[in-house]
Amino acid sequence: KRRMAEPYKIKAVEPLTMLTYEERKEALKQAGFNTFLIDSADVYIDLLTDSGTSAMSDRQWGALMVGDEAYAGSKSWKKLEAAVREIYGYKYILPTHQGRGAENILSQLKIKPGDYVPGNMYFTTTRAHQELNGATFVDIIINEAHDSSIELPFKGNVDLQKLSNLIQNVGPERIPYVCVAITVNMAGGQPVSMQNLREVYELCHRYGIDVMFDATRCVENAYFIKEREAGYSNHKIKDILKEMLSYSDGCTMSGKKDCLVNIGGFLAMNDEDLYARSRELVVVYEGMPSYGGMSGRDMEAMAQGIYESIDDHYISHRIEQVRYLGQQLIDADVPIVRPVGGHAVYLDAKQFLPHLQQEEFPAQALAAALYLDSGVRAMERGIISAGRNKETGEHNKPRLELVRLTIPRRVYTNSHMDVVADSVISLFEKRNQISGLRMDYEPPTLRFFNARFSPL
Ligand SMILES: CC1=C(O)/C(=C\N=C(/Cc2ccc(O)c(F)c2)C(=O)O)C(COP(=O)(O)O)=CN1
Repeated sequence: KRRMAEPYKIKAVEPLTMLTYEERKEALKQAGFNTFLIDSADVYIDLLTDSGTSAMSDRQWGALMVGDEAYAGSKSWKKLEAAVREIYGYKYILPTHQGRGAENILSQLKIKPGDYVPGNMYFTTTRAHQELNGATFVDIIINEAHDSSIELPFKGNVDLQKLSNLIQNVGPERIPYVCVAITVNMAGGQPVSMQNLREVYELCHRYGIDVMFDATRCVENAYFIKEREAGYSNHKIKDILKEMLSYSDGCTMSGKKDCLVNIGGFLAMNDEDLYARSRELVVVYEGMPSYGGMSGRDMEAMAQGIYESIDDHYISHRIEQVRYLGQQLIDADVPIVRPVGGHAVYLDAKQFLPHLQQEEFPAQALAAALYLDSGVRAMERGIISAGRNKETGEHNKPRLELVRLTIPRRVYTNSHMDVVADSVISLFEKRNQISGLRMDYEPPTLRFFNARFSPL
């Protein structure tokens, strides 16, 4: 099999800064050992997130010049609406500034206090909006998703028995919708199979319950179906995506991931009444239904990004690059979430640092150690991100204590992946020198963004 290169060449570059070890040590101290608080200028390879960090194409940059900044009825909105209709297949689209803008509106429209919203593993902003509107999130992902070492092709799948039990226990009228994330971020970027999507949709519709996708990384999910599910190997990504989304009544979308833009999102739906009500709410939170918190040029860039995101060469390279990094760590016996996810390689900090208790924040400590070692910035996705139980006030203690190495789209080359792998492997070899952290400042909500730590 011939080796493949990036399906693009570089037209503009952003010079990177390379701090010394001492400078990184000082930067980390100033940031309270929290990678969210490190200045971008002090980061060498930024793997904090794939959200809003992708590179735009020359076609997208060119589209900015024809952005229609009309307050109402923008031509750019018409283009974005047409792109979403064509590629995602939903009838009605409401623009929002980013994913949580859509989550806010959907949750306010669909949830009443005392409701239950089942989903395949939690996500921080998604659960926050559900709880803000009085719902209880119920995890209905398959058990294997909580075990980093189990290799399954579709670890993001919904456990239909858990869903069915919840429907029996609380009744369908207490379930405003089921939220299916495709792929599942907190499980390690794990996909959901087409068969599972179909079965969830059929089960829910037997009880009149809507299915709303979190479609943030749905193109990556389509690639895994093409690669791993019988009968799809010679389907085009565009067709697999359309079939996936046909098993939902709508979706929230953060355009900052698969749509290849730095800002943008939407709420899509097939129900006209929900759309009419969402148009009233969007003016309160996002702006007119014809721009939803985006400028005309942002909408042009997102429309073009949607078409580029389903290019088979693009998505194949994107997934293979993440796998290229993951495979180097697997070959060095570094514990990571298996199989390698769509947008990130997740280090299993519990297995990486077995000498640390979870209350010593292993994932936070490992992310800090990685930055100190090489200037690579990663994100804690463990006990700190999980926050505190709203009833007991105790730390939520997730089984997965992970450090996410998140790969932006079309930004880094495989040489950067090699540098990251070398740094992680070097840390692994001296892992028993990595000490735990204490939390010196704990914000009341979504604490991981601003918490501050110091070494134990
Ligand atoms: C599956 C899903 C997301 O991944 C997602 C965002 N993701 C981010 C940014 C982020 C969000 C919350 C954090 O605790 C976090 F530390 C990082 C990320 O890095 O992964 C949103 C929300 O979309 P918005 O960011 O466009 O509003 C909805 N659904």
